[in-house]
Amino acid sequence: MTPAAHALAAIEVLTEVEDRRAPAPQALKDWGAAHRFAGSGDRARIASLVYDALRARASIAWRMGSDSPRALILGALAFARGRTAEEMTAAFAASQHAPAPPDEAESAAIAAAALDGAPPHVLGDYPEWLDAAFADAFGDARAEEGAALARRAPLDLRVNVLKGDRDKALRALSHLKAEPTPHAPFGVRIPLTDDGRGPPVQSEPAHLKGLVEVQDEGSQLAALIAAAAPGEQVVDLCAGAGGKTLALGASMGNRGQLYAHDSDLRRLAPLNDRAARAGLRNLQIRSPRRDEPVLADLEGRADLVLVDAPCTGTGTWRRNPDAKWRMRPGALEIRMAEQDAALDAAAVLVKEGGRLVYVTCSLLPAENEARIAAFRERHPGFAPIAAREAATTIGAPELAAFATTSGEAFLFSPRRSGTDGFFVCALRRT
Ligand SMILES: C[S@@+](CC[C@H](N)C(=O)[O-])C[C@H]1O[C@@H](n2cnc3c(N)ncnc32)[C@H](O)[C@@H]1O
Repeated sequence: MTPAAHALAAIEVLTEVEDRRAPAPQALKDWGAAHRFAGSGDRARIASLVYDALRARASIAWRMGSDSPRALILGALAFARGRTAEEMTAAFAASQHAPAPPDEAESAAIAAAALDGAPPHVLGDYPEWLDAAFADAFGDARAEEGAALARRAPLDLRVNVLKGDRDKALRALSHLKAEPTPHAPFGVRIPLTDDGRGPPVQSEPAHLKGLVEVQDEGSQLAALIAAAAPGEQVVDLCAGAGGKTLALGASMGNRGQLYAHDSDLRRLAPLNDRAARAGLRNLQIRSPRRDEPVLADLEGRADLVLVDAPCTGTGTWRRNPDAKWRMRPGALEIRMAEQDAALDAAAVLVKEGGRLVYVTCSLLPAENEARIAAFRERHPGFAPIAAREAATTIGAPELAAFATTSGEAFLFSPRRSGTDGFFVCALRRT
């Protein structure tokens, strides 16, 4: 398929997303099933263009004066990829399957690229109804934070120190131009192609042998701040597929006991295989069983409980731009109640002097500081560990630069740290 045919296909997919409210991954899958001639490379290019359009949906629509799927895709080609209207006209004319070339008004909009007078939610490409929450979190910097969240995410890997060090991983992945990440000590970053695609790292021998795992640098930092130590009793309460479980296990060096739990059995399913590949030998998976308190024997015994809470995922919009336009206020209320419940379930497991570490991949204060404040009212025996102290404990005092204004938690974000957005608050049970 030609680049022009990719643009035409991207308009078709986006029409499904915009007009029929289909989730983008489903619309892309359906398009692929209906167009069997398209290879995996073509499908990846079409997906990349659809996601570029969704990431910057509001600012593209403002500049183009339209939010039609066609305007959004032409705008993504222009503003995310730097194509001029003339280049598009030439490329579209040379292809049998192509959108109509930009007309006079579209060409003028592309050339002007004007964002004059646009409000913060347009400049920052986030839903207007979240403006107050963004203002609360970032004040005058909210448009810049939003704009950073609207850029493409890098491809980050975590080196599994149970299998080797970062130098070994960098050598194993040198053909992919792997570089160390700026903040996490075991992070490796792989550059993307110009159209935003990453190489299939999961097929690399280094991945198959468990030397590296795909994990955003912000998620690596969250697990690092939890400071799981060899010999400890550690519970990963909301383990999901185990991204952070594996990182906690690596810091424990296979000494002590690590328990992984999740209220949703299906989410835990990949963890066994991932742990085996990672060489993790001190992991017990405590699957949920209807009406059975599967963690009861751990009450008051854990040195550390990690609550990687369910959240709106606003911090991961770079990877999931569809989600930001789908999010509704009701979803936030539901997540907040789940966060409170998970925190309460965690509190009973922590032993005296032990730690509870609360993590979300959200940037909204309602899911972060406000949940911690409400938790402390319900559980006055827990007090935050200052970010400066937490950073020093893990031998990374420079991470204190990402402390929240109160100094009682960390906030990472694409603009602040070049990572996905993560809130991390460590508390000690006194
Ligand atoms: C952000 S995801 C976890 C991601 C995972 N820790 C990782 O790093 O890959 C949140 C998880 O919390 C689980 N969850 C929600 N409420 C829970 C609760 N009260 N107890 C345990 N798990 C819960 C959800 O099923 C979901 O898998």
